[in-house]
Amino acid sequence: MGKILAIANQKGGVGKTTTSVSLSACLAYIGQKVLMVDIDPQGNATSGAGIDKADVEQCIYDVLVDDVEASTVIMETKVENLYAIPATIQLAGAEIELVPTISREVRLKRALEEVQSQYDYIVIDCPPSLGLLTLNALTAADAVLIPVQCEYYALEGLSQLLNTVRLVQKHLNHDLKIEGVLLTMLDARTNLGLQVIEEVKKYFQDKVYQTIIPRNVRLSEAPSHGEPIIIYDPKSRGAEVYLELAKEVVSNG
Ligand SMILES: Nc1ncnc2c1ncn2[C@@H]1O[C@H](COP(=O)(O)OP(=O)(O)OP(=O)(O)O)[C@@H](O)[C@H]1O
Ligand SMILES: [Mg+2]
Repeated sequence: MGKILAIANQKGGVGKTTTSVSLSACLAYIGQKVLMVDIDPQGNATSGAGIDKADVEQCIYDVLVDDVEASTVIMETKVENLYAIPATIQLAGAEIELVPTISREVRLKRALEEVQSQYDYIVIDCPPSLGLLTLNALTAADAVLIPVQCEYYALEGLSQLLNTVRLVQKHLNHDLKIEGVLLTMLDARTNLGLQVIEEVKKYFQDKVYQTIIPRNVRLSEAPSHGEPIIIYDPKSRGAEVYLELAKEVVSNG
């Protein structure tokens, strides 16, 4: 059974999508079969994986709201072994449309159960909120990976996220684990970045990944070329560190 990882943090711009796309592609690169699921109406992970939204006929919206089978919306990507369920702006309506429906928090879980055995990893890119879409991801997931940006106020909002994780554990998904906290966008030239690392490690201890993602301009360029970093510039520092992270994720089991 594939392991389902939700990449979540309700704070915007902390590196969720960059991590979802880069980690998924690097896991695929080292031989894992990966399904990346975009549940953010912004659809950034979809385009980051090289999928042109104009080519998307059905997306995760149809799965969540209209009970379309997940297997029929899965698309291939440029990366061997990497498949994706895309999101388009249509998904923006789901948060409200799902409210009056039965089992509204378990829709993604049910949909993924049908394809889970065909993949080694399923990586879900969450939107920057703790709404129904993120709840669906946390309910479907075996574990949550929390990207934390190495900047001032890094820990702000994390208690709210951890509280949501606890509520999901209590009511919707007893087995949900915190896979790890990933420090992102480190500028090692500043003391601030190093202070944040200390602070986050003090708080999360051994839950913090050894791999720390530095700021790397190639990582910020890759999405506009529709290529995950491992294809866009495999020799870049960005590709190296996400490859390290992929190996760390696999070795953590
Ligand atoms: N390690 C990095 N080095 C340089 N730029 C980065 C890095 N990680 C992310 N970025 C850039 O920072 C911005 C925010 O990253 P990203 O989109 O991954 O965050 P997010 O948490 O998914 O945002 P949102 O909350 O809007 O979904 C993007 O422009 C991205 O290209
Ligand atoms: Mg994002």
